[in-house]
Amino acid sequence: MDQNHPYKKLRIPKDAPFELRPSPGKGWGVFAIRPIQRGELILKEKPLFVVSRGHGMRFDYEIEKEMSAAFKKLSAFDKQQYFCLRKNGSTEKFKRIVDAFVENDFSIGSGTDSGLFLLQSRFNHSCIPNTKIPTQTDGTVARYATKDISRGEELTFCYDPSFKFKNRQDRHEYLEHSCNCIACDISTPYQKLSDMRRTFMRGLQYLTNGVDLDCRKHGPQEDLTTPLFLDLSYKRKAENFRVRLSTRLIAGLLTIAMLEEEGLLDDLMLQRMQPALKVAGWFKTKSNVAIVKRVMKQSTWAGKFNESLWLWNRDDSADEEVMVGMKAYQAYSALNMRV
Ligand SMILES: C[S@@+](CC[C@H](N)C(=O)[O-])C[C@H]1O[C@@H](n2cnc3c(N)ncnc32)[C@H](O)[C@@H]1O
Repeated sequence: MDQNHPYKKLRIPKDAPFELRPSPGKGWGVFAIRPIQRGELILKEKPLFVVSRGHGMRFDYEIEKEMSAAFKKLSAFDKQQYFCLRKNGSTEKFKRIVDAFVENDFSIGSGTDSGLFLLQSRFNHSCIPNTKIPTQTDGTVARYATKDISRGEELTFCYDPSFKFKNRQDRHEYLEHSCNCIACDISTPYQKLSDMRRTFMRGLQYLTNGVDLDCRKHGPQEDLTTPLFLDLSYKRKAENFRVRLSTRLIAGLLTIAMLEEEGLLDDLMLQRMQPALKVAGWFKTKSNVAIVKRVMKQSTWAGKFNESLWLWNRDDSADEEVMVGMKAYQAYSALNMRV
């Protein structure tokens, strides 16, 4: 019966390392048909058509009009492909063309355009995924393996990058469907540990950036309901950029070590964490520089973090310069965001 499902008619590249089939509890999903190596390109796809979202300034009816016009220009074959789309893999068709678009689009370019991707949108969500889509500038969406994947394993990705620093409850408030990955399955001790790690990492991000994930400072209410700091004096220091270099490096290394422990440290993640590592080159006090050298020589992230604890509570002669620089950078970024 699955052989007659409309998804079986979707055109898949000949050399693709995956197939589409039902994924219990999730509709249909994408599964590896051979071992896939970490870093391997899994699928590079062009959009069927693109609609401009114009910085979110456009009305829905304008987008709908543009979408219908783009759809009409498709070849008969592409229209047929589009009509294969089903509500979460069921046999139920979408009632309106625009609904299928909204459920299966990806933002592309600088984020102001949305493209309809027939295959990329078949991948289900996991909070501990095994694939990722780095930012593309050529209008396509390319997906890479972030882990070694075995034959038969489901290929997943995380629907929201901020999830890595959110606990289960916060993730599930956002998700419109369930998720049963090991970070969400409350029947395992792993889940509790995962929540602890992600909440801790969120606090470390606040300490480093002076703001929460949504770029806002927490008010007194959030300090009570979503406490990220036990000692609010640290929070105030973070918000005023009065955080020592030593604290910044320790926080960065601890975050990377915990991301690794959580199964989220891939090459792209490490690239994103580069600012935290850059800090290592900013120390000026001789004795600190010697410790940092030792830290960076350690072969594991946990080892680097352990060694960095020798820096705990130590001032550095570059502290003041860095604090002023960070404050100016934050003010500059905020100004640019407003423009
Ligand atoms: C873009 S589709 C993904 C492919 C979809 N499963 C299908 O059959 O076409 C997104 C939808 O898949 C389902 N889904 C994705 N990840 C899931 C998960 N981890 N658990 C349960 N449902 C999931 C949800 O219904 C979600 O709205």
